[in-house]
Amino acid sequence: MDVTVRPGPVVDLHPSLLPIAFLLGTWRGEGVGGYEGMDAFRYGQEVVFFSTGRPALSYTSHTWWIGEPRDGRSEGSPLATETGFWRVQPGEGDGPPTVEVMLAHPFGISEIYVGDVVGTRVELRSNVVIRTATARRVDRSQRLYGLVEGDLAYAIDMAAEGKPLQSHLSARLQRVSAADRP
Ligand code: HEM
Repeated sequence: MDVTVRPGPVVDLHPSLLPIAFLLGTWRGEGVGGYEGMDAFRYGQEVVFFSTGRPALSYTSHTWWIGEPRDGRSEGSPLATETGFWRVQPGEGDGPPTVEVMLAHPFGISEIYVGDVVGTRVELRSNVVIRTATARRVDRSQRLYGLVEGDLAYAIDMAAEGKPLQSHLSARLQRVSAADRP
């Protein structure tokens, strides 16, 4: 079969995304997780931020178990994935730009965050969660992302299963590719 490969779209970074251009690329590293009543665990993660030329960065995250086997999981067993879009709006007055993040999770939950970007730090404080009747009860989360010595570091707190807002995850990822498309 003959296949004609036509040129793809021109992919420039939309200028509105300049405040979060430091996120672009593929990042890989390790994190630690835990929660009230849960033993701490370690995980590996790959995160990709890429431009489609439209005014939102596309985002994907994959994680996997690392360390001693537990609860049927061993090194490399798949853990959570999430996917979404990050966009930027001008801040009010002299305020910092606003970041809006839409995320979908494969376990019956979608969420939207709104926050600020200050330099190379994104603080996602305001969040709404919607969930199906069968999803675990997650009420609220907040996230902080930032560059630390060239690495992408983040911390995620959540209020779930009736428990107060507390740390669930934190990680430090190294940039493995600067490409703005995977
Ligand atoms: C880096 C991504 C993530 C990893 C590696 C991860 C990993 C884990 C692990 C290993 C557990 C232990 C229980 C189980 O095996 O299911 C867990 C529990 C849980 N996770 Fe995550 N998770 C991630 C992201 C998230 C996100 C984004 C949410 C919410 C939107 C979430 C909500 C929960 C909830 C509600 C529990 C149960 C807590 C409880 O029973 O008290 N997780 N997670």
